[in-house]
Amino acid sequence: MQILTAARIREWDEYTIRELPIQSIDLMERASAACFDWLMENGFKQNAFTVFCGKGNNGGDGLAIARMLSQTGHAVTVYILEFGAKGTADFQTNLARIHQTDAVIKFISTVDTLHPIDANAIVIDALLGTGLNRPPDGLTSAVVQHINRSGNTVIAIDIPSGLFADKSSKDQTAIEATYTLSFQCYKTAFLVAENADRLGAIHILDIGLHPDYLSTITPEYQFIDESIVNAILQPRKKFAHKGNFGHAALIAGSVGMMGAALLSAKACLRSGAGKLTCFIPRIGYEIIQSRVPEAMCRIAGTDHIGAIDSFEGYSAIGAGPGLGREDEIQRMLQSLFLQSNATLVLDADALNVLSGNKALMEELPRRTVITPHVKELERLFGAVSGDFERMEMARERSKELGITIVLKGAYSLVATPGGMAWFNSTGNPGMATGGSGDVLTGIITGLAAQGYIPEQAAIAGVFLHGLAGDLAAAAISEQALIASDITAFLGDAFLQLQESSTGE
Ligand SMILES: NC(=O)C1=CN([C@@H]2O[C@H](COP(=O)(O)OP(=O)(O)OC[C@H]3O[C@@H](n4cnc5c(N)ncnc54)[C@H](O)[C@@H]3O)[C@@H](O)[C@H]2O)[C@@H](O)CC1
Ligand SMILES: Nc1ncnc2c1ncn2[C@@H]1O[C@H](COP(=O)(O)OP(=O)(O)O)[C@@H](O)[C@H]1O
Ligand SMILES: [K+]
Repeated sequence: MQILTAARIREWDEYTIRELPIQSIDLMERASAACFDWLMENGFKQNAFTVFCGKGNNGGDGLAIARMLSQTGHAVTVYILEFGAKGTADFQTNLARIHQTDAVIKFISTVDTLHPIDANAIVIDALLGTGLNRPPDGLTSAVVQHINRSGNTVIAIDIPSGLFADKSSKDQTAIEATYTLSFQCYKTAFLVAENADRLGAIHILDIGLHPDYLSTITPEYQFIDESIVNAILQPRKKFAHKGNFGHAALIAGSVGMMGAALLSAKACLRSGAGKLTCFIPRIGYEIIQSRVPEAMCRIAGTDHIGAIDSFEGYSAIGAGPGLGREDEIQRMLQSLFLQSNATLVLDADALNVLSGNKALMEELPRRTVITPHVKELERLFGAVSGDFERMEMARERSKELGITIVLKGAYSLVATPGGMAWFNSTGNPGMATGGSGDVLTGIITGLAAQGYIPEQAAIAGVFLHGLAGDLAAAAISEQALIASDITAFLGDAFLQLQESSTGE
């Protein structure tokens, strides 16, 4: 599934009209028919509808949908918001066409012409689409608020009116939809927490835009899906031995936080690493030796990690879970950056230590993956005004520092030094529970240890982590899910991936 900007979507639209070829009015008819079919197939067959239209092509879609509804016996009232302008050519064509149906058509030209919405009607929001070029104000804003206050089910066409497709719409008046029926692809606006209350359930409808267009562009954002992860993960060879799958190390745990080390260690092993050594303080020795017998242990420090004499011999080193922030840890990280050639995966306290010593950041090796959540990212790189700026910041810093940044959240974003940004498509709110991040550190470290380059390990890691979380939630509910369940379902996640690649 693609994630495109409003400008790219416009280009795709034009490409389709030129290359298919198809008239733009017929493309609008297809898009509207896809919405009409969705309504008929998803429980709205018996309803009356109130359709709000602007005078752009989004409004044109609204008029075409209203016509299809009226022609199939639905009671339809259409409100057209008067912007003063004539409306696009396709809007006008559809205005002429709807006059031949029984739909009631009314114009809204002042706030006084706003009438109460029939409580039983389903509201179709076709006021503004991806052509929004400024926040709604005046009458437009009043109509949006009027719809939001109605309490009716609202179905937004393409995008809730008032939302920008690819930049922040924070604090702006926008439709609060129950459903969003969007054309062909995701918009970045659908993937950020700040828009969560406006989008409702999102359904992407195929309107048959020309597939060849996609090979002519490099999209700014991509979704991580099964095919992308299957292209990364390699099968294990028949005569393989443990030396083929790398030696991972984890530097984790302190008094009261040995659980974080345990969670990372188990996830690392379950991700396929050949061997694992855990650097832990003495306090955690029995815990790790008895709970993860597959891992080797090296003691460094008493209550928390102290100096480590050698980082030699590891293909990937994960550091951070439950580490603490003592000065010795800062010195240990400094020597890790200077001495090790391994891929580094830094999380939690390793990031907090970095935030407290920005000079250390300059020494970050390029083969590093950092996995901050929203707060950790801001501590590292500074405060931002919202989700879009934060994503931009992750992309910029990734390019500048030459490292892979995993910005964790509902749709984790993997920003790579080459400028690409990947949204993860797996995961669920059940994973918002202590320790989930430690499991992710273990998975990415385990994959990197096997030789996957940092950005591949990060992309495959977030996907597997979310997929295992989804399988766990399906088995035991989101509520009951705890971090160790993600590791418990990693095996099923690998199996599901394998099945999807062999088409079984
Ligand atoms: N791209 C596609 O694949 C297709 C797109 N179609 C529809 O076309 C839409 C885009 O159409 P348009 O580009 O005409 O854009 P819109 O329908 O979003 O309307 C843009 C018009 O509204 C004005 N406007 C922008 N912001 C405003 C504001 N805050 N207050 C008042 N007026 C404002 C603009 O000046 C412009 O005249 C899509 O969202 C979709 O619904 C479909 O018809 C067919 C296929
Ligand atoms: N609502 C959600 N949907 C999908 N994934 C989520 C959600 N909430 C959290 N996660 C995932 O769970 C992990 C939480 O990591 P983190 O915040 O570091 O937790 P902790 O510090 O407790 O280990 C991240 O990988 C994140 O993407
Ligand atoms: K809309």
